[in-house]
Amino acid sequence: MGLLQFLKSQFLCHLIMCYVFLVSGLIVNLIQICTLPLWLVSKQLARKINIRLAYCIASQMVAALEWWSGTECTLYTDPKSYPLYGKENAVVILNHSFEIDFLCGWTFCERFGVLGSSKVLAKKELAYVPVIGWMWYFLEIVFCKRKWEEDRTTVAQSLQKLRDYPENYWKFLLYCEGTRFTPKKHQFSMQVAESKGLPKLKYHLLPRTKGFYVTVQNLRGTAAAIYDSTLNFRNNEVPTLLGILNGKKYHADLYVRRIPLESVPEDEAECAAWLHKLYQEKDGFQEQYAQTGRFPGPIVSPPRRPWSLINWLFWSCVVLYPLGLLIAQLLSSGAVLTIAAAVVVCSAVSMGMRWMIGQTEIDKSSNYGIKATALNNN
Ligand SMILES: CC/C=C\C/C=C\C/C=C\C/C=C\C/C=C\C/C=C\CCC(=O)SCCNC(=O)CCNC(=O)[C@H](O)C(C)(C)COP(=O)(O)OP(=O)(O)OC[C@H]1O[C@@H](n2cnc3c(N)ncnc32)[C@H](O)[C@@H]1OP(=O)(O)O
Ligand SMILES: CCCCCCCCCCCCCCCC(=O)OC[C@@H](O)COP(=O)(O)O
Repeated sequence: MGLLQFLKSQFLCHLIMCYVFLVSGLIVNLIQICTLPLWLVSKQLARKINIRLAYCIASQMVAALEWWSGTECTLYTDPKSYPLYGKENAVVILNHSFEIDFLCGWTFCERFGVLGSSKVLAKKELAYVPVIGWMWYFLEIVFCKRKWEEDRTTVAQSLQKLRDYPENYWKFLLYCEGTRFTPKKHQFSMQVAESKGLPKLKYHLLPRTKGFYVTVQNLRGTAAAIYDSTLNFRNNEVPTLLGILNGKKYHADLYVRRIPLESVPEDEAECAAWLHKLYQEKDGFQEQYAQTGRFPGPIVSPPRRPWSLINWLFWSCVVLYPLGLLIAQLLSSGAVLTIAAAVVVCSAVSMGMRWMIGQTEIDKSSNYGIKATALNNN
């Protein structure tokens, strides 16, 4: 292990990175709150400012992936579609099997210049995660409770609001599986597939079709295309956010197919059947990846950009300088009680950050997709 790799694996480095993320994130959240009155005067200006503020937070995690861990991201796609990425609004459909799949999604958004404005249909619980969840509130992220009776109106209303979103084309990410892949959830969801007479999937959970239908219906005329995206990692790696913090390098492969939105049927049942067929195709792509180690189509990889790193260095300077002064003052004062209080604050911060990282861990995944089916079966 080289010196750099050794340093990257040290807890102190992780503590510093988490401190920078947390403190700069809270500063950004505070500035976001200050933009509230602006929404009354100029909604579009408030949105533009919030896009850039969100970039300050999200790009730190992207920098950790691209620059700290050196993870490589390869894109397989049709070269004719490639020039359109980042230049049109699109609904992205992604498999939900990896703890850092959202981060790889963010990385591609960063490379196409739409990170700050990227959107997602997220479970409501994530709205309460400090920094990220609070930032999402100002980005008009669409939240769902995964209870259709409650979501049917709120999701549609939130999507309608996105129709006049200004510049900086957005990508709206939809994990149609609704939850992360686990063998148990897969088993349950395949029982549902069987009961509906649908072919079984090997690498995906059965997609939930209602959110997809409502998204397509509400974004017709605003989003130009569906980006059907299938993600996997080389050498059967199981990537984690802690691995990224430890400086572990992964290699992500993403296969993107651009499908014009008009080709999605308008009728609800046909739209659901279309999505099921799409997932059967995605399953085929994963099978090909398992067999050959690659997705179909040529590789057209966008390079990483320096902005995420520059942003990270900027915020590090902003928040580490006062911390350095404070620590120096504390040590020189020699006040045992104050030093003890600082140690307690540090421990609380690291526990808080560990909880946030825990949100990405599949081991701590919700029961969604197990409970509902179990109840249906009773
Ligand atoms: C060029 C660039 C390309 C690519 C870049 C890639 C990506 C980047 C883009 C953007 C990045 C932006 C942000 C990313 C950052 C962070 C994101 C991180 C995480 C957030 C993600 C989440 O939170 S995922 C969880 C929330 N999202 C969803 O759930 C979406 C999918 N769900 C739905 O659509 C649902 O329909 C619903 C939520 C709207 C409602 O759910 P509900 O459960 O109430 O109803 P359903 O109708 O879905 O369910 C009932 C029907 O389902 C059947 N059933 C029952 N059990 C199961 C089961 N186990 N599996 C499958 N189906 C089941 C049941 O029988 C019912 O069937 P019906 O026939 O009656 O419909
Ligand atoms: C510089 C880096 C510093 C590290 C900072 C760590 C901050 C952690 C931010 C937490 C972001 C949370 C995003 C989690 C996304 C996610 O993957 O959610 C899961 C849901 O889809 C499905 O949930 P489930 O039903 O439980 O599978």
